[in-house]
Amino acid sequence: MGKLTIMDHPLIQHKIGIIRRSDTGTKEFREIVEEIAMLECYESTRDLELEDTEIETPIAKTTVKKLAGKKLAIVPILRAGLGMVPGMEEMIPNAKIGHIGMYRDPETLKPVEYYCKLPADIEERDVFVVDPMLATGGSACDAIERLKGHGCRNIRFLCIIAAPEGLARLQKEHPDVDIVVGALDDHLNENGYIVPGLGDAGDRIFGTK
Ligand SMILES: O=P(O)(O)OC[C@H]1O[C@H](OP(=O)(O)OP(=O)(O)O)[C@H](O)[C@@H]1O
Ligand SMILES: O=c1cc[nH]c(=O)[nH]1
Ligand SMILES: [Mg+2]
Repeated sequence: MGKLTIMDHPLIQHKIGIIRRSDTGTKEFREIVEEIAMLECYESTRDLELEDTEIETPIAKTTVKKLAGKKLAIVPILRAGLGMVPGMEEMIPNAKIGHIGMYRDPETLKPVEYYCKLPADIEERDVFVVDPMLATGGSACDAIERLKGHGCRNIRFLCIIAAPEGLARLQKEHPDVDIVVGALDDHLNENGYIVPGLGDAGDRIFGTK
C-alpha cells in the first residue's frame, strides 16, 4: 500500500482554517492554496534520492548532498489543481508540467475529461498529481488511470481536503500511489460536496461565483 500522510502540521491546519471561511476572498484564498501546496510538496518529496558531490566552501573542501536528478512532473487536474502549481513549482522548479482537464458532471458526479497534455517523456518521471479536493475520488482515480495508461509508474497524489469516501476509493483503485492530504473531513453531502469542506475550490480560486 502506498504511504498515506494526513498533515498534522500547525501551519497547514491554521491555513486550512482560513480557506474554509466563506468570508475569505479570492486573493487570499489563492495565496493560501499556494502556500499549502508548498508545504505539502515539502512533505511528499521526503523520499527523493540524494547523491554526494564534492564542493569547496570559502573555508574548505567538503562533500554535500544534491538531488540525484530524478525527472519530475507536476500534473494539476484543471481547474482547481492549477491553484497548487505555483507552490509546487517553487519547491521543485525543474519539474515539467502536464495538464488534465476534468469537470464533475453535477448530476452524475462522474468526471468528464476535456483536456490532456503531458510531457512527452512522462513515463520516465515521478509524477505529482495535484487537486485541492478529493470528494468521491472519481476525478483523481480517472486522472491517475490516464497517467498509468501513458506508462507512469511512480505517482503521488496531493490534495488539501479529502472526504473519507474519496480517500477509500483512491486507496482501493490505486494502492500503489502515495497520498498527502491536508485535512480529512467528515463526509460528502447529497450534492457530492465535502462537509465541512470549503465549497467549490475552482470557483473560490478563480472567483467565478
Ligand atoms: O472527487 P470528485 O468527486 O471527482 O470531486 C473532486 C473534483 O471536483 C472539483 O473539480 P470540478 O469538477 O469542480 O472542476 P473545476 O476544478 O473546474 O471547478 C475538484 O477540483 C476535483 O477535481
Ligand atoms: O466539496 C467539493 C467537492 C468537489 N469539488 C469541490 O470543489 N468541492
Ligand atoms: Mg469546481
